[in-house]
Amino acid sequence: MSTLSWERARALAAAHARPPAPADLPLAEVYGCRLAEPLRALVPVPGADVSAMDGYAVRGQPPWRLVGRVLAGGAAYPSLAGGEAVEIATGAPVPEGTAAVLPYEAADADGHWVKGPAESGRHIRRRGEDIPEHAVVLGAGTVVTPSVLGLAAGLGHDRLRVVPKPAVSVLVTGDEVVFAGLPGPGRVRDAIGPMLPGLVEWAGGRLAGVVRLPDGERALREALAGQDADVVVVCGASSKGPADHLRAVLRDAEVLVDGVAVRPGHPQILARLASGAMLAGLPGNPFAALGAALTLLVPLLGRPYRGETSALAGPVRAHPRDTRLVPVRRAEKGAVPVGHDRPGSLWGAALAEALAAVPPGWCGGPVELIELP
Ligand SMILES: Nc1nc2c(c(=O)[nH]1)N[C@H]1C(S)=C(S)[C@@H](COP(=O)(O)OP(=O)(O)OC[C@H]3O[C@@H](n4cnc5c(N)ncnc54)[C@H](O)[C@@H]3O)O[C@H]1N2
Ligand code: MOO
Repeated sequence: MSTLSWERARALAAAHARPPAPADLPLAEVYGCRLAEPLRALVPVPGADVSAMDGYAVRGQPPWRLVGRVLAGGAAYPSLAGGEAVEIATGAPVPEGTAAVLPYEAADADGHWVKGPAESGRHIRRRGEDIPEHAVVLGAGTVVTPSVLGLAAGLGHDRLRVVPKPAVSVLVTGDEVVFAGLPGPGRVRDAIGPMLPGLVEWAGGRLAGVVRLPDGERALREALAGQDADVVVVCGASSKGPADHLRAVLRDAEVLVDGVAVRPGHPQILARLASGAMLAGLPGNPFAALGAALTLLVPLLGRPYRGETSALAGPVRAHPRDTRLVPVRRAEKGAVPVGHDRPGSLWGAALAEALAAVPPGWCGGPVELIELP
């Protein structure tokens, strides 16, 4: 299979984004998902005629005789006769017959009698006045934001029918990779595993787990067979060295991308496994892994690209055949390269706001800026 252009590889990954089937999930698990059906009000808001102020519910003409007290969540006071008042808390149901609520600030009260200017209907929130029962409040496809979660809970929902985020499993390979502390001689600290959870969430996925693997075809094959995620990410093992076993393990898979004309990150792989799950193989060099993740994994998880373009303000060496991903910061005169962009180091990416995608042979003009998580 020949090396694909960076644009083609990215478009192919986007075309293989497969949102999981809709599911009913608890509110605590649906933040960031899309609603699979319209959201309806199971109850009206407010649920009854309630007081909008702390004060006195009154009926008839002042002075009113104080006959009781009603708190939100406490026992309701059944009904008021003309000339009566009850002390009432915000949110408590008003007794039947209440004409108005007189806030404490406007009331002249001595513990037995209440006087003050009560305007008919004032400070009473009527049942269903904010949201009528059965109202459709949001359409299918709405992204579940914190406000949507609060709204849904207020309307009586414990679960929502949503399009779940694709589950992503990460396999980090390499005998030389260590996962804590200082790497000793011949060792390297894992810099990709810690980068992926945030990137996966940002792209629209849900991290299902990170598995650490030694080099070896068998270990990789067994680990892959044990995954039931929608998307599996394999870090390292994507090149052609003696310890790079990913290709051998993908013999039964449909390999869609094997190598992309991009620097860094050219040894990247996209495949559909026999199980139907998608696999993204990222190179072991950390900045190359980030470039590959932005090319294949992010579109695969459904995050659309914004298509922002910018002039480049600073020296950039285009590659004759490959797209070059250059860490940049935005400035008035254009995107300024921040340097420190070797494939083995995330320094430049950590300083940057975006990656400029500099096309092969580029010799001026605006370039696309790829968002960084
Ligand atoms: N003969 C060829 N050799 C290489 C090619 C090539 O085209 N032909 N491409 C080079 C490029 S470019 C890259 S990038 C790497 C990709 O290699 P792999 O994906 O097989 O990864 P490894 O060989 O395991 O590791 C490469 C490099 O990255 C370090 N590494 C690995 N995992 C991690 C990790 N989780 N965190 C931090 N660093 C990691 C590893 O120690 C190596 O230094 O292949 C080139 N070779
Ligand atoms: O392109 Mo490799 O992907 O240089 O590090």
